[in-house]
Amino acid sequence: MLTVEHLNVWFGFDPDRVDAVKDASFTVAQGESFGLVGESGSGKSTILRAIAGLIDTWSGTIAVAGQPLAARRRDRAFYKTVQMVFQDPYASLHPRHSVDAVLSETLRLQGMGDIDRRITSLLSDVGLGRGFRFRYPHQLSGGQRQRVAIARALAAEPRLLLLDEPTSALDVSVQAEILNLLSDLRAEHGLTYVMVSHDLAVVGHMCDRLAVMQGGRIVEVMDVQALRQGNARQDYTRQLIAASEGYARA
Ligand SMILES: Nc1ncnc2c1ncn2[C@@H]1O[C@H](COP(=O)(O)OP(=O)(O)OP(=O)(O)O)[C@@H](O)[C@H]1O
Repeated sequence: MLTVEHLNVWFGFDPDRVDAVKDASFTVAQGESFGLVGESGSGKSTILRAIAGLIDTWSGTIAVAGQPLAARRRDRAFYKTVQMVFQDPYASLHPRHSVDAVLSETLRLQGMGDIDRRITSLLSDVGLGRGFRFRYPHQLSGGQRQRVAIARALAAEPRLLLLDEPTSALDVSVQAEILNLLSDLRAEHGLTYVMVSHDLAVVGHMCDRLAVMQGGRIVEVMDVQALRQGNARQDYTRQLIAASEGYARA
């Protein structure tokens, strides 16, 4: 579903150039959930943003469903296949657009008909009743806003969802609800996920395989079984696992 080969992503020009991603390669199979983990600044979000067409300065190959992507911005057909959910639902929803406006605009942009029925079904998919349709972001909790952001991503009926820390801006009490919703949606809609998280427990729960990043490089690709058993090949991954266990115990 997704192939990334020798991906380099940079920002700025010499002498201030930042090489945020260096020679990253991984593949994600149809229906798989793939995690990107690593400490802050390791390049996780930059990989997602490059795939989503939000960054132009990259080299290497990114192919979605067998189609290599050009460096420039993506077309509408691309966003029918690939959608992104951002970390912060407060920032990603326009404060003066109702849920209805957000969803109907997205559906129209995608050339979808039957908008009324689709909005009802999208709201039900993300566990929001019809009563939420005409609410504005300030009338929603953080978790409800993220549900709206997920509904907006699903409106295009994508096959690949790019999830950038989708629960880290939320209260701990609602994080699990949103993660469970995402797991259910993947199963129901046969979606493929690439999910960035700094939280190994979240990736352990949500993903089949993961790539560990350090300083812009992928240092290890492993399956989640190996993560759970602490079976890492690289020292850096072992340190990351030990640090997250220390954190979980604290
Ligand atoms: N728009 C930008 N301009 C310049 N540098 C950037 C930009 N975006 C990211 N960077 C740099 O690229 C590197 C990777 O950042 P990135 O956000 O991908 O890391 P991350 O692993 O997702 O970290 P975090 O978990 O903190 O978001 C960092 O050094 C960051 O400062």
